Amino acid sequence: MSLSVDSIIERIGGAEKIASLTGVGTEAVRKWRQARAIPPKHWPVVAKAAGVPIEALQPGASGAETSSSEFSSHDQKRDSIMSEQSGAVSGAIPDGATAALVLADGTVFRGMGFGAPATGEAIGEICFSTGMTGYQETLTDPSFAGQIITFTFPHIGNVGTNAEDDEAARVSARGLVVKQDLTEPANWRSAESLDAWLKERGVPGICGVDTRALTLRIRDKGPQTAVLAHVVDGKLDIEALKKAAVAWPGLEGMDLAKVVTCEKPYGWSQGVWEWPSATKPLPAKLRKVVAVDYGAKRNILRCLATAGCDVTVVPATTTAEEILALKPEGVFLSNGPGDPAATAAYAVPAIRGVLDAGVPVFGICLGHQLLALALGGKTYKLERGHRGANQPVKDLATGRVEITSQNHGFAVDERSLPNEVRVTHVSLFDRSNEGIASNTLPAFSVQYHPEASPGPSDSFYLFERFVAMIDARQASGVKAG
Ligand SMILES: NC(=O)CC[C@H](N)C(=O)O
Repeated sequence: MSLSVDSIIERIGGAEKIASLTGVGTEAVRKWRQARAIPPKHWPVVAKAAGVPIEALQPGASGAETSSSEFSSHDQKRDSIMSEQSGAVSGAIPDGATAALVLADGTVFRGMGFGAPATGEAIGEICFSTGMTGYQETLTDPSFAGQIITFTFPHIGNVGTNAEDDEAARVSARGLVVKQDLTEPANWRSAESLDAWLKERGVPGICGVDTRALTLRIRDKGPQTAVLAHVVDGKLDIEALKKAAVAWPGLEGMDLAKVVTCEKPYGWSQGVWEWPSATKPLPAKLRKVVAVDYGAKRNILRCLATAGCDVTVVPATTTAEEILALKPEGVFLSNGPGDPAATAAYAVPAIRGVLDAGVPVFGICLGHQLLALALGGKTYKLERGHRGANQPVKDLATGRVEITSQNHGFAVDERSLPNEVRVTHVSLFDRSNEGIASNTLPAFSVQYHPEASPGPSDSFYLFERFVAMIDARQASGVKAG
């Protein structure tokens, strides 16, 4: 029977006591707690001081001890894993490695697995997010379907997880890659650790990866496929994983909106959060808005409600006739995963029908790309996707710069836009398109995420602009729908 690290530390009289006894700092003791293991070289001293047999320090005998790790010393093992991961892998499993990230270009990163086990089914485009907060919102953003996320921020896990921060009912990302072991939660809102949360949702993760090297590779060589595999003994068929990565067709041409959309229409009437725990009361006047769900984030629906919309969410494949039958005063096109050109097959005829009826339209991210396609433009795959919460965007009408939250791998080709469509926003990172508006129809959209979650809320004004557009049309005497 092994004892938990916490109970051993308690027996000895606390972190400072055990630190001075073993000649380490209290930071090292914090890491032992996090790794749920004490390095073997300290076992004789610790066992004696705690008055327990040395076997009791061996992790793995009790369920609680093994839940996140099979290692005796994460720090020592990580060193050996990190030095092994430069590229070609000999086939030998580095000491302590239980997971691997295998890229289609043949690069193999070994590391330690966390979250759910996976033997190769976690396959998708490997991308990186530079966001420093909001890993839970990111993981539950349906736009990440078909992708494995590398978080460049190191302390993933630090605020735990809670039921309120989900952006959708499921996790759509196929896996996550981090540098350090998951950080233990230290936040009053945390209900569960990220590790347990991932296990419950069947999502695998890998830590101990040199995320800087991985990010540079994606940044400089462009998007590619990866497989994340995680098994307890680390015995993985790397060659088979490489083959699977090469065989995966990639996101181009993939319609994933139909995979993540809702099954049937539903109403939404919750506003944005208001400190400390309630949601903001909705305004008295509400406009009837139909939101087409290509993979909608909940905070978009909250922002629409707070701006004054009575929202009915409908599935991605809803036709123009079905949308117009609901007599909307405005139609919203949501964010979502996959290639806009593929989803356009059914989305563009529906959007066209709504535009032809003169109903005001507002789109975000995939919704922006689909509006551009419906207005006659084209989309393309970016060499470097934009994912993070600090992306500068310039509003060309005002010259104002907004710091925005973004997550997209495709973009609207400005050169393809017809004369009656103007560019409204541009990325200050790479000058790619971030917003358009029609000169002849009440329709506009942005590539970035004005709803934040995670990220800044500089761009909330866009929801108000949509509501003002609806009101202007109603004031001009047009009947709804
Ligand atoms: N967040 C989104 O809506 C993403 C849109 C699209 N799937 C892209 O990657 O560009």
